[in-house]
Amino acid sequence: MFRIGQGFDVHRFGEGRPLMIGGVEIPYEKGLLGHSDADVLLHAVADACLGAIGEGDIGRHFPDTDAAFKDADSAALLAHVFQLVKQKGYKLGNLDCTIIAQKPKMAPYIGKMRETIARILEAEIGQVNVKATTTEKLGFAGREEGIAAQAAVLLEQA
Ligand SMILES: Nc1ccn([C@@H]2O[C@H](COP(=O)(O)O)[C@@H](O)[C@H]2O)c(=O)n1
Ligand SMILES: C[C@@]1(CO)OP(=O)(O)OP(=O)(O)OC[C@H]1O
Repeated sequence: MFRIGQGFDVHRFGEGRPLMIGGVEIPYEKGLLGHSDADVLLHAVADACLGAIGEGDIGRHFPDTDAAFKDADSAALLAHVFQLVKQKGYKLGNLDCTIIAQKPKMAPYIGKMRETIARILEAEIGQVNVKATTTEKLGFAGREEGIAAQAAVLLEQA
C-alpha cells in the first residue's frame, strides 16, 4: 500500500532573521518571515507528509495563533509530523522537493539539507532529493521578495 502527498509553501523575506532552508542555516543578508523559523522547505515537506496520510496541513497541527509555535524549530515540527506518519503505519518511500529562489544560491547547501531531512524522516539520503531553481527574475521569487518550496512524497506501508 502506497500513499502520495504534495506540499507547497511561500515565505516573504525580512531583515534581521536567519535564513533557514531544509533545516540548514544559510548565510545571507536576510531571512524569511513567519510565526515559526519560516523554513519554507520543511513546511512543504511536512504538508506533503500530512497530505499523504490524510491529516490536513501544518496550520491545522501547529496554528500560527498559538504562542507555543512562535519561532518554532521547523525540524521539530516535521519530526512531530513524521511520528504521525509512523503511527499510521507508514515509512518514507521517497521525497522530491524544489526550492524556488532567485537568490541565494542553494547548491552548496543541498547535500546538508538532504542529510538533515533524511535524518528527520528516518530514511537514507538516497530517498531524499532536493532541487533548486530561479524563476529567471520573474514573479515574487524573481524580484527576491520571498522563497517558495514544493515537495512530493511517496509513503510505503512499514
Ligand atoms: N537559488 C538557486 C537557484 C538555482 N540553483 C541552481 O542553479 C541551476 C540553474 O538554475 P535555473 O533557475 O537557471 O534553471 C539549478 O538547476 C540549481 O542547480 C541554485 O543552486 N540555487
Ligand atoms: C508553521 C506555522 C506555525 O508556527 O507558522 P509559519 O512559520 O507562519 O508558517 P506557515 O507556512 O504559514 O504555516 C503554518 C504555521 O501555523
